[in-house]
Amino acid sequence: MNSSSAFVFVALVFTVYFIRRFFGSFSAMASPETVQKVQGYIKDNKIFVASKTYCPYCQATIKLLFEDKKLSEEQVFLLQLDTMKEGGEIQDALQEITGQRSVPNIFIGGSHIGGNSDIQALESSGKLDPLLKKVLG
Ligand SMILES: N[C@@H](CCC(=O)N[C@@H](CS)C(=O)NCC(=O)O)C(=O)O
Repeated sequence: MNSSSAFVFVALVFTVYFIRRFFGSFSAMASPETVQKVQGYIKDNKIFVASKTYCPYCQATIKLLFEDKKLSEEQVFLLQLDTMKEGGEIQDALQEITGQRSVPNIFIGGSHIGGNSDIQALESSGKLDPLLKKVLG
């Protein structure tokens, strides 16, 4: 490889790197309106769960809250992001707000709990019931 083709190769690698960086971060950015809307979901609902219908971790969280804890749809605001046109943007907003992109993304009493493993850990340690009682009364 002579020096000019080496230069072209390096320039190409940098161009691809910057295009990927720019479009990668651009696609993961939610609009300020969506971020505000999601902050409203967190603040205005005692329990908010962002889920996807096909996700087994989400199903485990849903079972825990609705079947084991016998909570109702009035008590848990559940969004199935994969069934919503704006689901991707809501997921981007959740990532911006919490640093967590995966679902389920769970909030109780306006506080970020985390994912399914986090809520199951609260249950195993006996901390979930008092938290639900405090938030739901
Ligand atoms: N450790 C996480 C695992 C959650 C997880 O891996 N969720 C998958 C869906 S089943 C996910 O969010 N994948 C990325 C996506 O759907 O954008 C938890 O316990 O919640």
